[in-house]
Amino acid sequence: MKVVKFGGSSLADGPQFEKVISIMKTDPERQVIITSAPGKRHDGDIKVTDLLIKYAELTIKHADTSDVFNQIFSRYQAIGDYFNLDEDALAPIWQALSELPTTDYPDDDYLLAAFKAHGERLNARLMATVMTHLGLKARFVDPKEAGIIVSDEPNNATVLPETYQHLSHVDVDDSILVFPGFFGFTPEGQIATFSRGGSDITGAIVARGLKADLYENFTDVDAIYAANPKLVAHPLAIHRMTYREMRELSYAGFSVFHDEAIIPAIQGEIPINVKNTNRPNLPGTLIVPEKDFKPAQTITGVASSTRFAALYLHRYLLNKEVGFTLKLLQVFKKYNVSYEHMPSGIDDLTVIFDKTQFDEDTVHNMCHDIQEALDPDTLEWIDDYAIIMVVGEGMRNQVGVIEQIIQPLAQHDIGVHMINQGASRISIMLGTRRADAGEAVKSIYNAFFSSEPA
Ligand SMILES: Nc1ncnc2c1ncn2[C@@H]1O[C@H](COP(=O)(O)OP(=O)(O)O)[C@@H](O)[C@H]1O
Ligand SMILES: N[C@@H](CC(=O)OP(=O)(O)O)C(=O)O
Repeated sequence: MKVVKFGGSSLADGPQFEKVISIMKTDPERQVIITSAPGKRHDGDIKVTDLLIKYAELTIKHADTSDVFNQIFSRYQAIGDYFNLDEDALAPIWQALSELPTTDYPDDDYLLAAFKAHGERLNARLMATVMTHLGLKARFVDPKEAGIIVSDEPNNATVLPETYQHLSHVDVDDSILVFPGFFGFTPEGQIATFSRGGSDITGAIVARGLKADLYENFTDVDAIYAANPKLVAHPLAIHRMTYREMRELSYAGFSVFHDEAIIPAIQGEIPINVKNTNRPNLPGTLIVPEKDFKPAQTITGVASSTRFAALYLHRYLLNKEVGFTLKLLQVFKKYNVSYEHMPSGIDDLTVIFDKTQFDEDTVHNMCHDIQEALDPDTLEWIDDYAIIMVVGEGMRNQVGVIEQIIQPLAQHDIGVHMINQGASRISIMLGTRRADAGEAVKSIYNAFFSSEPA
């Protein structure tokens, strides 16, 4: 049995719905579909999730929501019209959208989560309705009914383990089961969403819970490429890669697949096949356990992300001071921030953060507390920070890889602030200025792929 997730670009309008239904029909093993909310139909379009965020914000401000309400409803209506659904079929969508502002929520964060989740919830309902209208046996499955239970972090939830027990009781009969992606319910019964792009996570959870043989993830590119196609023209497609390669690359910028979605797939040992909705006969990229993989080349991919910031601390004899890092971590705890990496030297330490968790005041106050608690000679907050991640199972047993990475950067006059190699030795992380990130990816990509076969 296959669990099949379609991204927002694959469900953006009626013609895309038609392609998706045809993909589901061509393989009887495709028994479960996970839907995203309608995405962008063209450059400059707005995703329904972003419209719902606006709807939530206007509701919180008690401002007029009629324009945005109509924009959202018209996205679903256009899909219904494409399949000649009658008005009654769209009425539940209109009603659910209308009821969002008058429902009770514990606070505004939960309000936002519930609004956002309806992008996928209503799209899954619509998909089940369209499939039934076309004569297929299909059934909408709400995460509440299926028992997808998540932590009580309304807009950044993680799945709780009891979910898998609940999913094992879902009856996979001869109907196509249509699950909405992106959200679950807290133990208290509130809607909470995963982080943005999180429908991939639902797909992986459902694939693990239902013990699928394959998790197919359909998007708008032919494969996962060795570099982001927006940075490198015509990059090579990756035919096969490991879970941990994918996790590192998606963490560092390959937005095509959510990094947290790898974890349920690893736990259930379910291979993932990323494919193109617009060219479904192409093989796409297969993501597999390490035991099923033999590296054919040194690196598999190179990614970059600009969502980071760094804190640089310098003080002589840091290496001799007991408790320095402990004091630092206590300040982080006080401000409820997590850190990503902490490379250090004898007299200095850099801490790299995901900066999406900060506002300006937190940065200011936290740095002030660190200065007081640790009295460093230098304390510098580096907002202009990007991470470049070079990843490949093939790097493990090779010497000279670092030189091959650094040389093209030096040739392009790109300064490297930090180098960090994970213990698994399948990735090397570099810190650069944000403006250099794109050029760094291009030059590393060219150094490895212009001479190596795909
Ligand atoms: N290395 C990569 N390979 C393929 N696509 C990538 C890569 N890095 C970033 N992307 C981007 O990811 C996009 C697909 O992800 P996303 O927009 O989340 O799709 P969906 O709407 O299907 O969820 C592609 O259109 C591409 O621009
Ligand atoms: N619709 C949600 C979740 C998601 O996964 O979307 P997409 O499949 O379009 O990346 C978002 O925009 O974040």
